[in-house]
Amino acid sequence: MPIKLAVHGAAGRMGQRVVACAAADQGFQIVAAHESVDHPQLGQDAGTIAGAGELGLQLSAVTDSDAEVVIDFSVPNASITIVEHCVKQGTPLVIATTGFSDQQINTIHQAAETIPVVFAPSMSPAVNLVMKLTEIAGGALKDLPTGVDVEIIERHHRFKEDAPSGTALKFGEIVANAMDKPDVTHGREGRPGQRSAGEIGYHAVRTGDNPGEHTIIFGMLGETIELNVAASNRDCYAQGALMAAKWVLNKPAGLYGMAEVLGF
Ligand SMILES: NC(=O)C1=CN([C@@H]2O[C@H](COP(=O)(O)OP(=O)(O)OC[C@H]3O[C@@H](n4cnc5c(N)ncnc54)[C@H](OP(=O)(O)O)[C@@H]3O)[C@@H](O)[C@H]2O)C=CC1
Ligand SMILES: O=C(O)C1=N[C@H](C(=O)O)C[C@H](O)C1
Repeated sequence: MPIKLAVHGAAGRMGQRVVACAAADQGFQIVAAHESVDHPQLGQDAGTIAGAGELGLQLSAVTDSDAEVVIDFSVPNASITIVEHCVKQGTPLVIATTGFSDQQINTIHQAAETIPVVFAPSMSPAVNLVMKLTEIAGGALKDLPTGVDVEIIERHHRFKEDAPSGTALKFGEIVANAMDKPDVTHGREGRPGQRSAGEIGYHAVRTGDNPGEHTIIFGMLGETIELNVAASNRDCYAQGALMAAKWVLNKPAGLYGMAEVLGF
């Protein structure tokens, strides 16, 4: 039997790709496609909106459905609403939205005491593999006597609302833990003085329609390592989210990441 799936944020850039990829996957049946109560396309066919052909499923505000799992690509406040809905319904949830406040993250952690939740800033298998490589590189370079400077550059489309990206922040967390670098610098201007050893630099570039690129620079005296991972379209995230949805379905309550889904 196909898995009954609800997509939250279904008319957005990512929601449309999830709808299109799930519609093409016999392992899924999309039973709900949600947007905000005042979304201008409510009532229209979710498949048509996604350019995937008519599915006979109207875009709707969040309502009870027979979904077995929910995928969320929306905005933080709306994600919290769907988190609360899933807790009430006992429905497993994949949260791909980024840009949460600490308080909202606490709410997600609490929800995961009741339902299984996959929560990850990048659903891309390649990005999650590069996270592993970053951890290995950071651990290996940690004690280099001449020092290693880490800077993280992320590039995204002009429409992105949060910065740095959730993925860049996760890369930073990995480096901070692996290399004991507690300080953070966002860009530089004026005369900030020499770089300190304990800082991680973040640089958020916003141009055109870039679907997401991350570069982690390990700068040493005399040589440089750069780990780079770039999406050429959004389907790496959509397909990753569908993998997470299949994986989380029969898991016990708990908070999971993509590394667990992918077995990394
Ligand atoms: N983890 C991952 O792999 C990835 C994560 N992301 C993250 O996913 C999120 C969405 O990205 P993207 O699709 O590009 O953004 P979009 O703005 O295109 O999509 C977000 C959608 O959520 C909708 N929305 C807003 N309010 C509500 C609400 N109250 N209830 C339901 N839906 C609502 C928006 O509607 P409206 O247009 O009316 O505001 C919009 O359709 C971002 O946080 C992004 O960083 C993106 C790509 C990959
Ligand atoms: O908004 C996006 O587009 C993306 N957001 C995610 C993030 O903030 O890390 C993941 C991906 O890079 C695309």
